[in-house]
Amino acid sequence: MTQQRRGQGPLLRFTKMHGLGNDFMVVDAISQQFRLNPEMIRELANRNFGIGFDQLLVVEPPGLPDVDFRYRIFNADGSEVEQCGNGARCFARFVRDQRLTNKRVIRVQTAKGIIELRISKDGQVLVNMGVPELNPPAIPFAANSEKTVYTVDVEAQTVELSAVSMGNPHGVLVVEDVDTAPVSTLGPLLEKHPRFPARANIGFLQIIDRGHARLRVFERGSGETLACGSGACAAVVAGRLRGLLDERVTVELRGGPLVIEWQGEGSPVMMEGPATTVFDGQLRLPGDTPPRRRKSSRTYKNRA
Ligand SMILES: N[C@@H](CCC[C@H](N)C(=O)O)C(=O)O
Repeated sequence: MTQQRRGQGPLLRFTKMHGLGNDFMVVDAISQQFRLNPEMIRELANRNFGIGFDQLLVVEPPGLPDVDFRYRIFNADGSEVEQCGNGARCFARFVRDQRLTNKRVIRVQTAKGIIELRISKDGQVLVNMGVPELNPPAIPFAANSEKTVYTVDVEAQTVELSAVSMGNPHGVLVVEDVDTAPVSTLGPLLEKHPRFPARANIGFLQIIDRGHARLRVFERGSGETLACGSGACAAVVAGRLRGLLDERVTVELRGGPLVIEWQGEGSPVMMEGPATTVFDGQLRLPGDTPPRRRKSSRTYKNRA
């Protein structure tokens, strides 16, 4: 990895946050101007040479009426994505703590639509994650017709998985025990499987009883994380469609529990959980020489 020269560019204020150990660098792009490209994001995400995070969250002014903010999400590999459940809760807490709003119900524009965040008095955040998408081309997932369970050939084996979009693509496998599930081997193979043309987050779901489950997620663009909010929503949708779970489920992730509620097809998925601030910081970005343009690299520039 090439390390960028530091100490010449503008100072960037950021906040380090996490939702059940899924950690974020959160940046206010309303009151400061900066440029980040995928290579810089990868460097900042690096846990040894950078700040270290699973996702970068960027808070922008809204581009639509009746919306409070625009929310952009970048994985540790620099790719921009559509949805992040744990990030949405941290986003809500960040805009309140930074006094960017005093509302308790916040409407946020994401790359896949509008989500609503509700901050309760005890600091928990309730997120309306929207209606899950099960139609294969919209996920996107390659299949001739919509099914609850698909068989997928991966190397020498065949696995069964459900495919769900929560704004971002998920594959969900039901396993006996998450502790012994092949997360680190099957996870990366399925993340990049040709049947998921936009790659996917891969969840390994263990059913404890109809109201309790355990989950580990190998995230697209970040690897296994301690928790994945959209993954927990997708897992409950998959578990409900397979007739294994009730409407309200506590999902135990490696970093702690989330409560997920889904009334069934056509209804939005509700997610409730904590959002934690770790520290505020500032760093000097590399000098103002614009990053070398590469064919595949997109430059992030805020619109403020
Ligand atoms: N950690 C997130 C999901 C972040 C995006 C994901 N890796 C993707 O590429 O879709 C969550 O809490 O939902």
